[in-house]
Parts: sequence; C-alpha cells; structure tokens
Amino acid sequence: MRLSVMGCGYLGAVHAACMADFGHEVIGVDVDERKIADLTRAKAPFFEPGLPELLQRAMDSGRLSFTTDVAALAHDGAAPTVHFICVGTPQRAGEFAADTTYVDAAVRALLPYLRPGDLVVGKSTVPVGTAARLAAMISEAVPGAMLAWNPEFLREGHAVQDTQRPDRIVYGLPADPDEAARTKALLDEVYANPIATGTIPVLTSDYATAELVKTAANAFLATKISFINAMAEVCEAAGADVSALAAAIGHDERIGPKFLGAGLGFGGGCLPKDIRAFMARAGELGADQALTFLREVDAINMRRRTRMVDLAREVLHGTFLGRKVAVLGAAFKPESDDIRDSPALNVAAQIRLQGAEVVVTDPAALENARRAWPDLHYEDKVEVACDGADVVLLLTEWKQYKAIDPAQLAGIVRARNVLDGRNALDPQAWRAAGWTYRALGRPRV
Ligand SMILES: NC(=O)c1ccc[n+]([C@@H]2O[C@H](COP(=O)([O-])OP(=O)(O)OC[C@H]3O[C@@H](n4cnc5c(N)ncnc54)[C@H](O)[C@@H]3O)[C@@H](O)[C@H]2O)c1
Ligand SMILES: O=c1ccn([C@@H]2O[C@H](COP(=O)(O)OP(=O)(O)O[C@H]3O[C@H](CO)[C@@H](O)[C@H](O)[C@H]3O)[C@@H](O)[C@H]2O)c(=O)[nH]1
Repeated sequence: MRLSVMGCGYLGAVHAACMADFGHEVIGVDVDERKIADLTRAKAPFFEPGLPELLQRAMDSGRLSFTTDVAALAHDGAAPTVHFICVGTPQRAGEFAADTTYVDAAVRALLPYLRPGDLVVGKSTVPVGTAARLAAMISEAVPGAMLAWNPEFLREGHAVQDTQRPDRIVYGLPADPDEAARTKALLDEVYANPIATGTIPVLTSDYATAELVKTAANAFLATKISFINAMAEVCEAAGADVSALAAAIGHDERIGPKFLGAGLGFGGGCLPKDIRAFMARAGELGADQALTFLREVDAINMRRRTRMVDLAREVLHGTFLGRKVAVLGAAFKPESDDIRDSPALNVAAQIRLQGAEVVVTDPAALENARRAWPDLHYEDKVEVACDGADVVLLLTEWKQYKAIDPAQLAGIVRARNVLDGRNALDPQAWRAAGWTYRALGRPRV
C-alpha cells in the first residue's frame, strides 16, 4: 500500500519506519529540514532503541523515503493513499488546552494532493471533536476522501515494539456505514501484519469515542501514578514504605503491579499536557466537574518535584549555597532522550536557582538538555559529574545508574549522600557502602 506520514517526530518517524517494514511504500513528510536531512540518511533524529536498525533496513528496502515537500504526495488516484497525521499537539502557552494548529495545518497541506478514495488517518492526540471537524473539512474539499481516527498508545523507549505489536488497535470510523466499511478495510490492510498474529484486539467506534479512548487511557495512567505518589506522601508522614505498599497492593489482580512506581512522578510530552487538555476540553463541553480530580492528579505530581528539592536541602543541612549537587538523569524517563517536561531537569533547575552548583549527566539526553537549560552544567561521565559532590540525586532510572557500584562512587564524592528519586536503587547496598540513602515515600532508617 502507498502511505504517507505527516510529522516525523517521536511518533511519526517510528510509525513510518514500522509501516515500511510491514511492506508498505511510505513517504514521511516534516517541516523540520534538519530532521528530514537526518532521516534521509537513515539517521534517527532522536534516541529510540531499535529505531536506527529499523530505519536502515526500511531505507535499504527502497520502500521508505522522507521529504519536506508535501507535493511529493501527488498521485494519479489509481490506488488510494493512506495519509497518517502524526504532528504535535502541545499545550497552548498560558493555557491548559491543546494547540491543534499543527494538525489543522498538516491536513490543509494535504488537501491539494488528496484524491477520492484516499484516507486521512489521525494519530495525534487531540481534543474530542477534532476528528469530526477535520472530516467535514476533508469531504468539503475532496468529496470521496475519508477520515479515520486511530489513536496511538506507544511508549517512548519501547516505541518500535509497541508499534509492531500494539496492545490493541482502535479505529474511529465515519458515521456513514459504506464509508465506515471502506475505511475499516483500508486500515485492516495497513495493519495486516499485527492483525495476522490473531492476538491483537481491533476495536471500532465512532470518532469521538476513539479520541476519548486515548485521553482516557493517559488520564488513567497519570491517576495511577499520582495515586501511588499520594500514598508516598502519607508513607513519609507515617514512617511507612511506599515501595513495599505498592508491591503488596499490586498483587491484587484488580489493581495490578504496573504504573505503581512512586517517586518523582510523570513528565514527558504526553501525560502532563494530555490531562490538562482533557480538563480544558471537558470544560468547553460543559462537563468540567467530571474531571476536577485531574487537577489533584496534576498537583500531586508537581508536588513530588518540590518535595525532592526540599529533601535535598534537608540532607544538606538547610542550604544549597556552596554545595555541589550531582544529578543522574535528564530525560523524562530512561531509554529516551526526550526532555519535554522532564521532572529531573525541573528539579535540577530549581536547585541551581537556590544557589547550588548542579552537574547533570545522562546517557542520551545531554544535547537536548543543554539546548533547553543552558545554565546547568553537564558532564558525560557519572564519575566526573559526581566528583566532589555533596549529594547525588538519582532522578531518571537508567539501567546504567541502577548498576552503579556504591563503593566505587564513595571514593569520588565529598559526602556520601544519595537521594533516590525513582525508588530504583538498593537501599541496603548503598547503606552498606557508607551512604546516607533517602528516597521519596520511604522511611529514613
Ligand atoms: N511521543 C509519543 O510517545 C506519543 C505517543 C502517542 C501519541 N503521541 C501524540 O502524537 C503527536 C506527536 O507527538 P510527538 O511526540 O511525535 O511530537 P514531536 O514534536 O516529536 O513531532 C511532531 C513533528 O511534527 C512536525 N510538524 C509540525 N507541523 C507539521 C506540518 N504541518 N507538516 C508536517 N510535519 C509537521 C514537527 O516538525 C515535528 O517533527 C502528539 O499529538 C502526541 O500527543 C505521541
Ligand atoms: O510507575 C510509573 C510509571 C511511569 N512513571 C513516569 O511517567 C512518565 C510517563 O511514562 P510512560 O507512560 O512510560 O511514557 P510515555 O512515553 O510518556 O507514554 C505515555 O504517553 C504516551 C503518549 O500519549 C502514550 O502513548 C503511552 O501509552 C503512555 O504510557 C515518565 O516520566 C515516567 O518516569 C512513573 O513515575 N511511575
């Protein structure tokens, strides 16, 4: 099949490469010339495990190409093209609502090249009602062209496997039964490879439900994380251990052990902005009361960052002045170079503002971090970042950091203080090597 992917960021680049690997002819389009220059040389423009190999294979097959010129999508209409919309929907400046202007611009740019029978497929995360609005725009400009909403659930760091073998596939289809059938048939052909496993549910709905499945899923995940972080606050007050608590409640199958990792909370380009956009959209629809709990989810999450700063100050006997703080991790999560709304960098910047010398290290995200937070000091190597530190903060749980030998690091720092912002280190091992170990939601000992 002939496909296009509008927007080649964290979502679109992976989607384009995976679709080409499934055997489709794929053209990726982006307005960012630097990104397209990298992709055209089969270079991944960001860190994502497995993507470099996949890109190389797809480019070598001749089925994948990239361009900044949307006119490359012109075709004779002999066979339908499926166009995926994967552009960003960031939080609007000074508001909670999502900025959908990039989605609108991408669809508008496509219109001159759409033919009757073509299908536009929305994958970006959008406020409910966007699909219906875009479908009207498309059918007015190109009668016979169709729209589907097919939300994406991939996780950064696992994006390739999540795209190749998703948990579920959701199609939001047009109301007209004939159009819905044609749309579904095209999508089934696109996803023939994962569907052939026979194990992946394909769920169909109207546009609005499909859009809401996405925002509801992220709201649930964010709520689960903030729930355990609220428990961490109570554990701190009561001298209890949130890690033991999470493990115990997670054995209840109705609760489950996943997404109960207490610590610094959620960041990234999705959960924070998606819960805020969801609240804003519910308000526009007159259902604002339904989601007021998400304000609390957001507030609990942001409090974890402040608590981490307070804990560091406490360990340093009340002041950051003249102290050196080593920060392990800049990315919003391990196995990613994404620093959008990174809790780690937020904490590092707060501590720097309060007078400490802050040195940050990260295996993948330093280039992005340097660009966004030029005032922080960065080092490639853990040993250099920790040299002479008064406290070491583990803020992103990269496996390299979990494997650090506390005895070895002990000889490098000025004071053996470690704060585990992700409940990822072994407290006993660190304490045995002479460290003062503290973590969010765990007793002081
Ligand atoms: N990153 C994820 O893990 C993930 C997962 C599921 C859903 N999403 C959703 O997918 C969307 C994209 O997210 P992302 O993380 O890939 O963002 P991103 O910022 O990494 O990528 C967006 C890309 O779109 C490009 N773009 C903007 N306007 C364009 C236009 N008119 N034509 C072509 N390209 C254009 C940008 O240059 C950029 O490269 C968002 O709605 C996000 O919420 C993201
Ligand atoms: O138990 C946990 C799990 C995660 N996190 C944090 O939560 C954030 C988000 O993590 P994760 O959900 O793994 O990463 P994303 O790549 O942002 O993926 C989320 O956002 C995507 C974009 O919408 C969705 O597609 C995914 O399904 C959804 O998991 C990160 O800061 C994690 O450190 C925790 O604090 N505790």
